[in-house]
Amino acid sequence: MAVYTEVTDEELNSFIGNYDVGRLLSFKGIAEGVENSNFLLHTDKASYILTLYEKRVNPDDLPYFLNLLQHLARKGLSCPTPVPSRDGKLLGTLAGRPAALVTFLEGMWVKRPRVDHCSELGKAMAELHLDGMDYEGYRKNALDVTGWRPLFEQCGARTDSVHAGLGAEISRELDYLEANWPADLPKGVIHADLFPDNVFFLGDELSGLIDFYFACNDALAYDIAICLNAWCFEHDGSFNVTKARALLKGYASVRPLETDEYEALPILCRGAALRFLLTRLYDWLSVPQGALVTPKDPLEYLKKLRFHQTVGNAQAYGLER
Ligand SMILES: Nc1ncnc2c1ncn2[C@@H]1O[C@H](COP(=O)(O)OP(=O)(O)OP(=O)(O)O)[C@@H](O)[C@H]1O
Ligand SMILES: N[C@@H](CCO)C(=O)O
Repeated sequence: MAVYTEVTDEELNSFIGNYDVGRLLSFKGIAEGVENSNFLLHTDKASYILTLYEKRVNPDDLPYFLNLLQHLARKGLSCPTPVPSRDGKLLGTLAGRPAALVTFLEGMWVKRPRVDHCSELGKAMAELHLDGMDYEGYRKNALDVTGWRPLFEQCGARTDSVHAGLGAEISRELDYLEANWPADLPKGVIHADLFPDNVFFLGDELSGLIDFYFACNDALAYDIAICLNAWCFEHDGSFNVTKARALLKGYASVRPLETDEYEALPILCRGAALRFLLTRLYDWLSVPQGALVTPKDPLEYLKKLRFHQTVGNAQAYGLER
């Protein structure tokens, strides 16, 4: 479920009155997503998504996200475009929460991405990286290598209740990553959560990217590593090198990888796996009894991490140099 905040008709009508979007015809909550409250709106002009930002989003970050979407949309990337209010603001307030109206993107996400989807994803991610190059905003990645240990410490001794020995395994991996994390890779705006449920397709064509609420400035190749993890493992846990090759080739056809980025892929994949292992672990241990949200499985990411620990060099991801 992802409607945490109820909105009355009066509140909505008065909010919509601030925008030049036509007459409201219908309005309904969207069940998907876990972070924010999302509503689908139809007016006599078009369809829109109304997002009410909930507690996990830092309101100070919202201008970075909304201005980024506007910047990317102006460059031609297919992503939700924030609709300014009549007085030119991208961010408003509704039912006591920060709220924004963005354009509706057609398409559906694919539950079982195929090789051609991975190739399209690679190209779109590279376009996003190039389009973000001249974005003036800056947001540090709160979940970069320096953020992982504090998160792990918050999980504390309960970590082993999820899997025996997990605490020691994470601790060893953190030691390795902190000592070896590459510092000088090309940086820019990354999406940082480009999972299949944030990428829409219409037929076989990629129609848009959504959910930029982890976007930040970090190593571009780290975004690729996040995607190798999220798109190129099968449901049985095996790594699909054909999908990885397609993703990397698609990416490189738009933005060729520098040698140091290519060589760093194994450690970046380990870091990306640990990042999602840790946030999922934290959420797993924090879900209140009886909550309607089903937490995502942290151990899926432990298996991915173990795979990357066996990788000798970047050729294992299928792209020859
Ligand atoms: N611009 C858009 N166009 C069409 N549908 C959208 C758009 N934005 C969001 N949605 C729909 O709303 C759902 C939830 O959106 P989103 O993933 O941004 O929410 P979230 O609460 O931030 O979720 P997450 O748990 O993925 O972080 C999406 O799966 C999609 O169905
Ligand atoms: N994509 C994240 C959750 C939402 O940010 C995960 O699968 O753990």
